[in-house]
Amino acid sequence: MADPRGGLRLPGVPRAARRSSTAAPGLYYSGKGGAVGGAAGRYLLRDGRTALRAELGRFAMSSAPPVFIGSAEVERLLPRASLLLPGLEAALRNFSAGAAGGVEQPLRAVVPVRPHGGFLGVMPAYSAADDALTTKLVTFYERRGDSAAPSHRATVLLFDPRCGSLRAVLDGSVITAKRTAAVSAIATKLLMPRSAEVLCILGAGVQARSHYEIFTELFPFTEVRLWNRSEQRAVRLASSVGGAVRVCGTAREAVLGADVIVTVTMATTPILFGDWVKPGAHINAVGASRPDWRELDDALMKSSVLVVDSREAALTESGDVILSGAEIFAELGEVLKGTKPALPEKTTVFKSLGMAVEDTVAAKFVYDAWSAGK
Ligand SMILES: NC(=O)C1=CN([C@@H]2O[C@H](COP(=O)(O)OP(=O)(O)OC[C@H]3O[C@@H](n4cnc5c(N)ncnc54)[C@H](O)[C@@H]3O)[C@@H](O)[C@H]2O)C=CC1
Ligand SMILES: O=C([O-])C1=[NH+]CCC1
Repeated sequence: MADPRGGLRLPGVPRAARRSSTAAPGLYYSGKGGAVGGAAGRYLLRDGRTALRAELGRFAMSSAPPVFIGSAEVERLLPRASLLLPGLEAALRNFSAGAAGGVEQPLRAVVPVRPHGGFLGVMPAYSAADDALTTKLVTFYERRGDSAAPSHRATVLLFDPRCGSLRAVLDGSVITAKRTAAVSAIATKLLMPRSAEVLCILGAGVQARSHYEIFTELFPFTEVRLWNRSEQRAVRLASSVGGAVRVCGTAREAVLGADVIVTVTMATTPILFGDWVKPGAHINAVGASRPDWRELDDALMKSSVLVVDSREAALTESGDVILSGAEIFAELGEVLKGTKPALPEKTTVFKSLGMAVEDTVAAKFVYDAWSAGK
């Protein structure tokens, strides 16, 4: 039910109870703070906080309805991707630590929707360090009936890890955009050349924007170049970001001499070639998440130090890795832990496929901020 204050009106918990992760029946709250009162308020006065907590705790473990946190609210609670950096760094380390790291994350299941050129990905994860349990459902479509429609749509379900009840349904598109860019920024911090001045982004969609935002927030690039298959879209993005961006007519022009390159396209054949890349540059290869899709050519894959988010995923899902036969040097978590060196003086490729635990960290961040009434 729509709430005039902008959230969803659901039978659930008072604000005070939400702060302590508990809930009471028969009350209403808005998507953003909002109403407190009704029976629980009276109950609190009559029987005190301890009794309320015990009662609400029992209810929360059983039947409290989930809260819905939409994209505008996620954006408000997670205004900058950089807020995720500490949580994501820890999660990447824990993932690469194996069983000791406490991350349970099976390979994502991807269901092709062949007649429509689409895919549905199911991405569950539990992080013991965060005590958070989520699954993301993400669709991505090569062909779009309506070309203005987003190619990716996602929803994250967040569960109470103590009993498995569903606590929240969150918009996953903003989460996906921000956590992906934040992970690329982590890789870049470790792998880029010592003095990196020129940033090049190939692609001009959702990920291009989120990467532009965090990269220009964190790193002192003196020049940002942008190329997109359709130049019009690149011009639109460049004029909307509020900083100086040079739109290039060809990918080659954008890449020549760049220190850091981000590939964020829906390409299925290479758009970035080893011949063009400055020795020592760092590349974040974010697109091409199917075993027969490419963004980078064989020459670049084979001549670079290859770091991946997950070895298992890279060897199953990444056309750039599988079809080039390039050897994987490390997982990003291993570089973060220091069990593998970063080698910033070499040409490096970070092949990102996206991991469920990244969504877990981001969804918990958003849910905790919401619960705290921020
Ligand atoms: N590694 C990760 O964690 C994640 C990776 N992705 C991937 O990142 C890429 C970008 O995603 P979004 O920005 O959300 O998509 P988007 O649809 O918003 O933007 C895609 C861009 O690629 C361009 N493009 C489309 N087809 C192309 C082609 N054949 N050759 C060259 N350019 C082409 C479009 O003009 C557009 O500018 C996709 O491949 C997506 O699957 C997305 C989310 C997470
Ligand atoms: O991690 C993710 O959400 C995705 N990776 C590729 C498509 C969506």
